[in-house]
Amino acid sequence: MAKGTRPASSLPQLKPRRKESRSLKRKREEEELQTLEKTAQEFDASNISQFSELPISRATTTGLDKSHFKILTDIQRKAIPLALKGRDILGAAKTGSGKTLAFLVPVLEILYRRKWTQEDGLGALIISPTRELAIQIFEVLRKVGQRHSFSAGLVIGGKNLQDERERLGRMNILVCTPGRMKQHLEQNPDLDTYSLQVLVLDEADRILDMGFKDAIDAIVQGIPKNRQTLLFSATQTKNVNDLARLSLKDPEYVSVHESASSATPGKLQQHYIITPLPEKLDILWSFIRANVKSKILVFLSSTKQVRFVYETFRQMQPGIPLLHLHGKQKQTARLDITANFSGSKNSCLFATDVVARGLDFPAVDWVIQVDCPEDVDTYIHRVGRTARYERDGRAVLFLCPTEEKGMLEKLKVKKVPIEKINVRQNKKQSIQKQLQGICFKEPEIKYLGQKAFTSYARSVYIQKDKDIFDLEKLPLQDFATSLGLPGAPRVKFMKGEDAKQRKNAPRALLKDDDSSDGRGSDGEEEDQATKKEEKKKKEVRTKYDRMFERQNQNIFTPHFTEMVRHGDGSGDEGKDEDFLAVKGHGYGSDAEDVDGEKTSARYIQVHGKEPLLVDSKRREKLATTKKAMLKYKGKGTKLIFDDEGEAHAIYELEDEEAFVKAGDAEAQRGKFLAEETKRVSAADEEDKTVAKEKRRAKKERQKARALEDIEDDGSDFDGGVPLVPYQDYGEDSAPELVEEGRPAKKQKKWFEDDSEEERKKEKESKRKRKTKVVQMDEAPETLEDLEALAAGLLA
Ligand SMILES: Nc1ncnc2c1ncn2[C@@H]1O[C@H](COP(=O)(O)OP(=O)(O)OP(=O)(O)O)[C@@H](O)[C@H]1O
Repeated sequence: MAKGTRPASSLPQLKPRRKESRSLKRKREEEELQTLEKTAQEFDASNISQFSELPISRATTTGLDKSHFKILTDIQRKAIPLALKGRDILGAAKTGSGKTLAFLVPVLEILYRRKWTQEDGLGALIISPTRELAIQIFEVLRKVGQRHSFSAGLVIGGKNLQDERERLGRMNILVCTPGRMKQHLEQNPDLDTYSLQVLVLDEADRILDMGFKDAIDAIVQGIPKNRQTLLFSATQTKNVNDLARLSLKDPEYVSVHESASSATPGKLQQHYIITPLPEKLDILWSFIRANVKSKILVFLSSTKQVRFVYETFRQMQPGIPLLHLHGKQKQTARLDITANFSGSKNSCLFATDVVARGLDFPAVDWVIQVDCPEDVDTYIHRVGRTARYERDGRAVLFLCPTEEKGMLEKLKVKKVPIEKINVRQNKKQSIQKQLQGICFKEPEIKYLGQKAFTSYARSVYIQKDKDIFDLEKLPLQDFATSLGLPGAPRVKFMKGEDAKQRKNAPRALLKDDDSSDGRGSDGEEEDQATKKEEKKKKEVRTKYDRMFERQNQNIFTPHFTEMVRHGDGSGDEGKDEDFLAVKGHGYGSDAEDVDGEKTSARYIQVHGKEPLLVDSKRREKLATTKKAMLKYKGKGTKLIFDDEGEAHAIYELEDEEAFVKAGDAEAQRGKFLAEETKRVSAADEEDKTVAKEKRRAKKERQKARALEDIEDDGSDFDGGVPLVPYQDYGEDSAPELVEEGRPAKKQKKWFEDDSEEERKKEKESKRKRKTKVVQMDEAPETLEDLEALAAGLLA
């Protein structure tokens, strides 16, 4: 016996031992999960203060620990245990109080306890109103979920739909924006939502308002009713209709700050100043100049205003880095700016409400609201970008004299403590002359100023709360002058506009640029790439198109001119029964080309089609091949056969008398269309159900096969357990597959053929696929990095 070779007699003893250890391990894990479930159900959260005291998996505890989360915040202490018991939750807590973890921890745990694997498909859907917030949630998920092996993806638009589509089928957790998710649900057959376990709405009140209604209704329609639903916001909705739309089951209202004296963070100092509209920019400029060592976030009501203030202030060099962010920027730019502002110590970011909710910029000193927010909820979210998680922060609201009374009353009702301060007049600088100079020198800036003016006027006009927003009382002429404009531009107002609907409207739907100026379209942007492509395609014209479109058709022979005029040029339509007729003689062969030279070109005439120019035998041959002919054959006519075997067209002309009797033609047309639409959507529904069933069956087969494969594997590695069980891997090492301690392999054959080798390789790669844990050494910096992660597993 060769050295090191195991005696054959020992093999039969090994096998049962391996089996035993595998099944024992599985049993132990099963027991652990059951204990976890039981403890969660019976858990009393009243005296806990740390994450480690929660009945959660070691994978989650380690993820939290590695992300330096140890002590629970109030909302986390109250909401997580309830969510772990399987309850639907309406979570309300002040801005910056840690709501993100309050839903992410339950999401990970619910899937963990249900042994969720890639084969199980989509298990959790987290919806956010903006892309930036979705990215932020995804990053937190990536950190705290680093020891789990779920796959997670971002669905936020700004990328080709097809690219996203291919990845979605493989995801267990999706963080998405509503519009894009709706698009995928409608168009992506690979996206299965039938087994979804948890639905999360962050900034729930915003997502449930009218602007996102269609998208949310479509999403909710496509997911199972018996899922768990978690809704979170600093300004939570208790609107019964909204909750009914989501079919919540006996939801638990978890409001940790409801009895608090203020709706805003305790360490936030809030002030307002009264300023005439034309002085706003002077005050803003003076404020920034006086605080160049601070981190300032400035809210304006529209994209155009943000751009105008950013472009002009930049030229005037206030001595602090300036940034600007709005929903019309490219996604990569938005990501860069967000990262830039987050990382800076002192800078000033001009932004629309696209950053008002949820974004966790570290250490913002000041939030300045130059334009009055549309409602108190928006105010609360805007100021909530500072004074986050036990930090200090200050906020200043600029109010025009006409806005003061209405806004202050509303703030008081919602328990927002705010104090009036005055501007030191000796510190105030007027920048009107400088702005005039810039507008005079640079027509683009003047144009932007006009747009900023228009969009501000519109944004006031479309507000519903007329106690606060009254355009008539605003000194618009002076406002225009204060922007450096020679006069107030004329503004067209559209009646019946809903501010919120416009705000959320996908960019593609806001047709003209002007009309999208108001507080608009910062929510989401639809991917316009496809549209552009379609337009481009339409624009592609061949040289024949150009030839036929020439103005001066007389440069062709009279025969040709005649042909163009009569459509097919043959003049003997009907007589000529041939499908293809070569018109070599009479015209073409001696046709004059543009330069007046004789050519040997001829036109071949396909019956009923435009003539083709044929200038060589080869081309003629090509033009008459079977394949080429196919394109002239048309699509054929669909016939249906009756019981007698008679063929009928699908739609046949009705008997005229019966038609007249049936009444008004337009009404009949409407009725017919309605019936057909109903029939087609019923058929569509049926097709979708069948396809879904097929996919579900396929997935189940795949899952069963995967389990069988692992049973057959003959190794101790328990890939059959869907989640990589947590082991103590040391400080920074990722939980790579545990190869060590693996029992001896099957006895080697005397020889191994190629197929044996290949089989092994395949098994190995299968095993790796099943237990893949992607590790990223560095934090993702770009959207591409994030998406690369999304394609893999949480790491
Ligand atoms: N338990 C915790 N320990 C330490 N820091 C925490 C804890 N929970 C959350 N944080 C930190 O507090 C900050 C705010 O958290 P988060 O963004 O979840 O707040 P939020 O309640 O969702 O705010 P908003 O209402 O503005 O969306 C983040 O920087 C987060 O890292």
